[in-house]
Amino acid sequence: MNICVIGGGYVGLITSVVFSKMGNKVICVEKNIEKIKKLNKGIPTIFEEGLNELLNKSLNSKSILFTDNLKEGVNKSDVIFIAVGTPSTKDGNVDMSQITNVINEISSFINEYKVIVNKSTVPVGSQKYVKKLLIENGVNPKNFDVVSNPEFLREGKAIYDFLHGDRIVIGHDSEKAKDIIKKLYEPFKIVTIFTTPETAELIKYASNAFLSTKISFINEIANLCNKVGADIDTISYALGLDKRISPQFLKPGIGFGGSCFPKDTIGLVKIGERYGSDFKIVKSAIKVNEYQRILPVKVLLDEYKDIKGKIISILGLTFKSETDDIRESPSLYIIEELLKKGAVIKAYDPMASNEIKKLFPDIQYFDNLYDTLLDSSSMIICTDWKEFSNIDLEVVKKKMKNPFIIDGRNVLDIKKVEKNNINYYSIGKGYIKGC
Ligand SMILES: NC(=O)c1ccc[n+]([C@@H]2O[C@H](COP(=O)([O-])OP(=O)(O)OC[C@H]3O[C@@H](n4cnc5c(N)ncnc54)[C@H](O)[C@@H]3O)[C@@H](O)[C@H]2O)c1
Ligand SMILES: O=c1ccn([C@@H]2O[C@H](COP(=O)(O)OP(=O)(O)O[C@H]3O[C@H](CO)[C@@H](O)[C@H](O)[C@H]3O)[C@@H](O)[C@H]2O)c(=O)[nH]1
Repeated sequence: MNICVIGGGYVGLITSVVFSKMGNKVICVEKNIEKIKKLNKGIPTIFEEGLNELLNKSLNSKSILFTDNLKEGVNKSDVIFIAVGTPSTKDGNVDMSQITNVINEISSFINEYKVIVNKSTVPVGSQKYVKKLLIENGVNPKNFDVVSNPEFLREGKAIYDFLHGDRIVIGHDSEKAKDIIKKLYEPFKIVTIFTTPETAELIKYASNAFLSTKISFINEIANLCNKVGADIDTISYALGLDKRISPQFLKPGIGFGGSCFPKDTIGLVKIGERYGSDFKIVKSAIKVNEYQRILPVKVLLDEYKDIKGKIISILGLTFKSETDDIRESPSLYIIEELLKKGAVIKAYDPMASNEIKKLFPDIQYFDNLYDTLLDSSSMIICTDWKEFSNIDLEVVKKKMKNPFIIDGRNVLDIKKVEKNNINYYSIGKGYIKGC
């Protein structure tokens, strides 16, 4: 099939390379010229397992092209995927401006039948909104159908998830469009749910809000564990053995970040408000997360009372491991709070892009874990990078002044911490008062 993907970010790029791998001809239209240049040269613009190989394979077989030529993309394609950003507005609503711009831009190019697919995460009613906009722009209703096909991939596992997802969701109001999209996804052999556009749109928000709630729930249990001497890992394991609960997303820590959970939880609350539905549980999950992501600062204040001038090492800047994405990363909130309180920050991440330097130009960045720690009184582990779980605590003791470790992702082996007699705070695995 001939496919156009508009937007070459995390979702658009992965959608493009995977559909090309599955034997389709793909034109990915991106407005960022730098991204297009890199991608056409086979240089991945994001860090994602398997992307380099897949991108270059697709380029070599000439089954993929990156361009800013929207007209070419639309004219040469039967199916047009929209994968542009839908960030939050200041008040938490979903900013639909990128979607609106795309529809306005493609309207004059639609002169024969196309299936337009919303892959971006968009509020209930967006399929109808897109249809209305196309008609208002003078597009003949016979020349298009609009389908809702939300994406469930995780960053870091994006290609795997796209190829082996738990389900594919197709919201449609046309049998013709349904048959085309069904044919496109058939080779994936994944359970596919065909439903109304409204249901499809809501499945995406319900899914992200549920997972976020699960994380906030386990974080509240973990915070209690530290107070009563219970062990969160054993609790998560025991909960997860109950098939009705499942073991996934019961890992405690300093809260959820990333480009999706924070914006989609508040997005659902705002969508609910529009229809008179008060999402009390999701609101609480957000509130718990706001507390949890700066919990390390509270712990430091309890320990030192005043942290003005204290040197604090932040380990991990991305919102989770195996990605270079820093969007809504808890570490950003921690750094902001610590700076307000006058702490001196040293930061290290094996992968985070230069983006963070733009946000905090005045803190020190290191390209080596142990150099970062020199003369710090405390380190906060913010990301579950493997490198951090393998840290040599004997070296840590030599580099730091009376080290206090806050393990925001519970990556360290408690036995090793105890053996080294280090002050240590975990999320639900105990508060060890070392030397
Ligand atoms: N990142 C994820 O893990 C993930 C997973 C599932 C769903 N989603 C959803 O998918 C959507 C995209 O997310 P993302 O993370 O890929 O965003 P992103 O910011 O990484 O990428 C969006 C891309 O679209 C491009 N773009 C914007 N307007 C354009 C236009 N008019 N023409 C051409 N290109 C244009 C931007 O330059 C950017 O490269 C969002 O709605 C998001 O909520 C994201
Ligand atoms: O048990 C857990 C699992 C995750 N997290 C945190 O939750 C955040 C999100 O993690 P994850 O879901 O792995 O990352 P994303 O790539 O943001 O993926 C989520 O958001 C995407 C965008 O909507 C969806 O497509 C995916 O299905 C959904 O998992 C990260 O900060 C994690 O550290 C925890 O704290 N505990």
